[in-house]
Amino acid sequence: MAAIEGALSFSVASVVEDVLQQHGNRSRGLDLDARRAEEAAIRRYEAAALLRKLVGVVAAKDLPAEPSEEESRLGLRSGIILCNALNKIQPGAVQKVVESPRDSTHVPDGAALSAYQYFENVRNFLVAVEEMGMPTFEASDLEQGGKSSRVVNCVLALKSYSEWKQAGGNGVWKFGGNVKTTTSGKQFLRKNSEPFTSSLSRTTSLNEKSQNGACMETDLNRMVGRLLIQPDIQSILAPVIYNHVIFIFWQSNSSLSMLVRAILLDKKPEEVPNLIESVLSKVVEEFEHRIASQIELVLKQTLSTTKAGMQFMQVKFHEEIHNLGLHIHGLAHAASGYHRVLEENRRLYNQVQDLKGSIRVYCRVRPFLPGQYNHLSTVDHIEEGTISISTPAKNGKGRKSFNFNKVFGPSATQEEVFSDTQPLIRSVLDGYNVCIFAYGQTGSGKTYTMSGPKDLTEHSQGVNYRALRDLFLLAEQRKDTFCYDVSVQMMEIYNEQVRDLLNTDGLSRRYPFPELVSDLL
Ligand SMILES: Nc1ncnc2c1ncn2[C@@H]1O[C@H](COP(=O)(O)OP(=O)(O)OP(=O)(O)O)[C@@H](O)[C@H]1O
Repeated sequence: MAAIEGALSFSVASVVEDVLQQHGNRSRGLDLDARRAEEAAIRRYEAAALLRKLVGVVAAKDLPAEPSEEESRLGLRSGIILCNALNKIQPGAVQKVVESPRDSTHVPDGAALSAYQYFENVRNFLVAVEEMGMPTFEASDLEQGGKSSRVVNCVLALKSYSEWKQAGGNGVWKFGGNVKTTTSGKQFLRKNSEPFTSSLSRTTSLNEKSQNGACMETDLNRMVGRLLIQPDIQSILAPVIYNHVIFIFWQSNSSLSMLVRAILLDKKPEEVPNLIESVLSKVVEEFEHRIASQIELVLKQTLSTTKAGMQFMQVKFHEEIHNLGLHIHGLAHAASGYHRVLEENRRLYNQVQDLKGSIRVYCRVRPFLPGQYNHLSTVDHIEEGTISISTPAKNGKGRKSFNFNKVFGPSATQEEVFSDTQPLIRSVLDGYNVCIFAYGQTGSGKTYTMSGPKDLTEHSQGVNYRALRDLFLLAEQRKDTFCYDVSVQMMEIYNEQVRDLLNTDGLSRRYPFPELVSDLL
């Protein structure tokens, strides 16, 4: 919002004034410059005369009767003459005037007072004249390079006011030549603008009418009205002209008024419409140019703000990425620690398996089958790792004991038998080679132990099924860390014949393993 307001930081008045100034400079040249300098000098002398008259020649010793621009500036710079003159016209208008010390040595640049004191006087003077409705100027106009014409304008307005007061003060005084009469209806004419009025009187009826503000305004309206007949200009200028230009030309801006007069000075009446059309089109052009510049400025500001915002976000983004990197690094470190612990654990686990014995032999005693009623068994006694077998001997009954890693009796379940083999399945996935096989005479229960009975249930599944199930379960648990390939072969060696039990040609099959294995996979 502030940026948009900034885009319109110039006024229509300033644009018009600048264009008129340029126009004036272009169209007139040196003759006009000289004439204007002459007119400015006359006005300056007039202002000096008033001030000298009001404060007295002694007090106005710093201000010559016909001062140059520089002498005028130096004489008025301390604000003392201005304040005292104003107080003469309007007693008490400036409450306190900081006077120059009487014994101080005069310095050409009026430096007997401090810059601050000058400023106090000038500021108090400007506040007072503004309250009185006079045209004011900037304190800087009393510095080198300031607009001395504005100071002269102000003083001449004071003169006008003083004369109006001396004439009885009828109506309401208003700077610019207009007096709103309240009783007598007598119009107040601004005598101090004689240099202009005398110049203007040389030309046309327009100039005569210009003695009266209302007539001047009517003339301008008529001229503008003529311009507005043209559709292009109408659409562009109508709002500007009616809302601003008339107001600026006549009501408030005396410097504009002077510029207009200066430009119209040597023009014939028939030249005026073309001149105004040209000036107004320049105004529009200048206005558009300034708006474009301001918009460009706003865009540049917006761009730079956005750029700064983007840079800020980029820095923030980099910070967050950096923090995330640190976090991930920490996690990776923790994970590597975890993997080290896991590896150590695995190593120890397999070491335990080795210590238990890399070759383990278990013994399982099959129960009596249905139909074996005599229940005569050679097994005499079974302990944890020992089985005692009764053997016939010459001197009566004999006994032989055999040691194994573990002995399973007839009542041992499939689950109990597998529990001692189960840790080795984990070792397979840790990269160890493991071989489990069953050995025994026909009908002793090898197939039952390794696979299970014909009518297979989850409870009666043998070592093969349980081992494969564990293998896939562990592989699934480790899938985020390891990827395993599993392949199966199933061979039979019988009567010195080797047969592939997973061969699906149907001829060499002895057991229904292929289906069971494919189910598992
Ligand atoms: N622990 C057990 N509990 C119940 N029945 C069993 C057990 N062990 C074996 N059997 C049964 O004993 C019979 C013979 O077992 P199995 O076929 O497994 O012997 P095998 O050693 O494989 O014989 P072969 O070498 O001739 O193939 C089967 O009917 C089987 O169901």
